[in-house]
Amino acid sequence: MRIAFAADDENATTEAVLGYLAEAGHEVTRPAQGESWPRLGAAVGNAVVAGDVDFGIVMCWTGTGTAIAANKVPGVRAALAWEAWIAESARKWNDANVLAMSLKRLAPDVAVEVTRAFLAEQNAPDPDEAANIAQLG
Ligand SMILES: O=C(CO)[C@H](O)[C@H](O)COP(=O)(O)O
Repeated sequence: MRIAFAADDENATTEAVLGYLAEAGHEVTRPAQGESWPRLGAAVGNAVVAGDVDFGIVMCWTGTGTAIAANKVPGVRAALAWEAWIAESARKWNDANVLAMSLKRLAPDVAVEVTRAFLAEQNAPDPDEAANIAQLG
């Protein structure tokens, strides 16, 4: 898959996620690299909505700021996830197109597990949720 990834800091958790994405064969782009968390979130959101990538992944200390920034872009459904079930449910029931994670509070292996769950094909959106998703505008 094509993934837009952004993080406003680097540590073992961001490295683990990037390493997993590379190992899994995903094509990763890093829009607005080095910019502030609001700009990173917006850049990833814009890449998703433009169709330049299939999904976005944003990380900041909390995950919240980049999630808010991404969700300001119309058409973005960014989900802050801290465990695999939250991530897979975000895809199934919310048709989330951006995954947000805390780079400070998720251990590297947990962040990788969350990322794997979010991108897993079997966690594709539930058609029964289409009407609810449409109400998001
Ligand atoms: O978690 C975040 C936003 O939600 C940021 O990563 C945190 O606030 C640090 O940002 P900065 O270094 O720009 O002050």
